[in-house]
Amino acid sequence: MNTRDMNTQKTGAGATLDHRPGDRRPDGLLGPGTLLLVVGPSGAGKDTLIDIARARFAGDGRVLFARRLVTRPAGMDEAHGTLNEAEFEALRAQGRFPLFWRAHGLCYALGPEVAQAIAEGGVVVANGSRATLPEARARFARVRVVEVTAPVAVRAGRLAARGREDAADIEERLSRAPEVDVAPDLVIDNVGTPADGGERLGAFIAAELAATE
Ligand SMILES: Nc1ncnc2c1ncn2[C@@H]1O[C@H](COP(=O)(O)OP(=O)(O)OP(=O)(O)O)[C@@H](O)[C@H]1O
Ligand SMILES: O=P(O)(O)OC[C@H]1O[C@H](OP(=O)(O)O)[C@H](O)[C@@H]1O
Repeated sequence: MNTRDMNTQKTGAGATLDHRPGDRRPDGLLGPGTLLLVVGPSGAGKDTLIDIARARFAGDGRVLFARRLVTRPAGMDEAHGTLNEAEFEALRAQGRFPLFWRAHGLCYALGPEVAQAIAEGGVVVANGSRATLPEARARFARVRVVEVTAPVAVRAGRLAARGREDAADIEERLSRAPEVDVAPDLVIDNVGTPADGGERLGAFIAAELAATE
């Protein structure tokens, strides 16, 4: 299976059971492909920019836009696989997740298809957690970090308009600030149009493809 096929693959909890994480290199790291993590505070616009970049690389089998597994019902504004906490814990204990984290009272994971795409030399783009960057580098051979930012007042307005969380949850999201422990490879101050930010992310992905071919 190439990474384009995996782009459309269903990655709900049941579907992951047939797959094993990709082969590890002698150094124990998942490679040789790139894990490109898009991180930054809630409301900065990570998913928005990822969606724009996804459209640019539609049909490009070298790029997989990871569909996260989250213990949150799938909403209208973000496609992810949904599973409950017991399912999450069972899969985690079986070692099915190449990367997982907890935040906002939720559990998040990347599924085995991510490890497979990396093993095939692909570039995997994923919305990740700032807090999980050290773990990502401990597991993956090549990690690139794109940090998306926006002023807190802008983020507050966006989260309120998005309407996915209530006021208390939004407050928690606005105040959450885990450290980004390395200098990001790219910072996108997402205060222009979504198209502008999406173009910058897309250009970074294209450069990563060129660098790894
Ligand atoms: N450049 C922009 N200009 C105006 N609105 C934007 C821009 N980028 C994103 N938005 C809007 O801001 C809201 C939050 O964006 P998005 O969901 O992409 O953020 P996020 O960083 O993924 O947040 P979270 O971590 O909470 O999922 C969305 O409703 C989106 O439409
Ligand atoms: O604050 P940190 O640890 O960087 O990020 C925590 C997690 O929360 C957000 O996801 P979502 O808004 O719940 O989809 C981020 O995308 C990340 O996965």
